[in-house]
Amino acid sequence: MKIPVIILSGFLGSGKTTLLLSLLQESKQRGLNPGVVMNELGQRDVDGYILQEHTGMTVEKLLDGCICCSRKEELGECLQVLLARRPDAIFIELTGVANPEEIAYALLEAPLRDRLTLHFTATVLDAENTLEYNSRLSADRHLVRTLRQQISSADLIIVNKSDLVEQETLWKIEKAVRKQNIEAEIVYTHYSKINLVPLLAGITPRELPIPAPQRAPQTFKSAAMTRVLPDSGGTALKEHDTAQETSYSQVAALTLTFPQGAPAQLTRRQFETFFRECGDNLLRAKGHVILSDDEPVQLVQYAGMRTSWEASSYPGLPYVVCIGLNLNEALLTERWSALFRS
Ligand SMILES: Nc1nc2c(ncn2[C@@H]2O[C@H](COP(=O)(O)OP(=O)(O)OP(=O)(O)O)[C@@H](O)[C@H]2O)c(=O)[nH]1
Repeated sequence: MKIPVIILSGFLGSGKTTLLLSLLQESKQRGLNPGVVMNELGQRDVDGYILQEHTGMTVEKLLDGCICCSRKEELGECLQVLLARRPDAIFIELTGVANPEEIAYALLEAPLRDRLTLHFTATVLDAENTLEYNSRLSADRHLVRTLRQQISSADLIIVNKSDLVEQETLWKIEKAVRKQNIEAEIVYTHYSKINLVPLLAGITPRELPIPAPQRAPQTFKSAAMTRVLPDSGGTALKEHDTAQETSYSQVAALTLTFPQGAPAQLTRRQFETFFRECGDNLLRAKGHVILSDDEPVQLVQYAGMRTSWEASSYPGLPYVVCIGLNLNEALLTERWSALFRS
């Protein structure tokens, strides 16, 4: 029996890892043993550590590049490693600039096509920012096209961070989504909390002799929905033109580390000001930092221009990964160093 693959896509900071955490918790409750591939643009494995901290799971990590373009060849090797562990399903979390169609096509290539089947592609949108991205990212036409492909190739669109916007914005998002994808189910949520039953439908522990995974006609939210997913058992793929469709966006990551022996002296406000002053070009930042007060190590996340903090048990040297469009690395590094001199 082929192993079902669920692809999690969506722009930077939209809520993919939050969704993956729920999926892993639900999988655990069902006695499933999933394999996970996480891809990060930066050199540091921030999300993998979050996952490990919350679920105790180890994941296959592909760092420092995007598996839909610059690190494409490594995806196959990584999936082979996971297959050797005989997982019940495989969850692939893409980078925010990845085109999920590329991954879907990679699954159709030999030898993977004999072992894997695409079960679902879910794309997460940040309700607060998604309508702005076309104009904000217009300098990078590849990226704008990739964001459209994230929507058009999805079976399920999760409009996340609904807690941060008015109902009117949600209607506008639905209208914009429908221009790209008339079929996908759309669900509105916060902290990526959806009904996971349809997503995991037909995926069972390997010991149980159950037929191949199938899409269930259940809805992703509790209220009844009229649309029923077609029982196709896989994502419909459109005609492929790799040269035109790969991401290769201008988004890049820069890892900023604390200077050797630097005393813990920075405040939350200083980090928040640092991110804000990076301006529109900074799209995402995340890392583990030490603050001046007696606080434990903090996981800091900057997404959609908001900064959030969470206690962390990260034991390594502190760092922050900054991800952005045309980041001025020299300026950023200088401003970062200046933080420690003040
Ligand atoms: N207010 C609010 N914050 C959210 C919601 N969902 C996620 N977040 C926060 O948004 C930040 C990014 O969430 P992630 O799940 O890491 O997003 P991601 O898409 O995996 O991010 P990258 O893979 O790094 O691009 C975190 O600080 C989350 O706690 C939501 O519905 N509402």
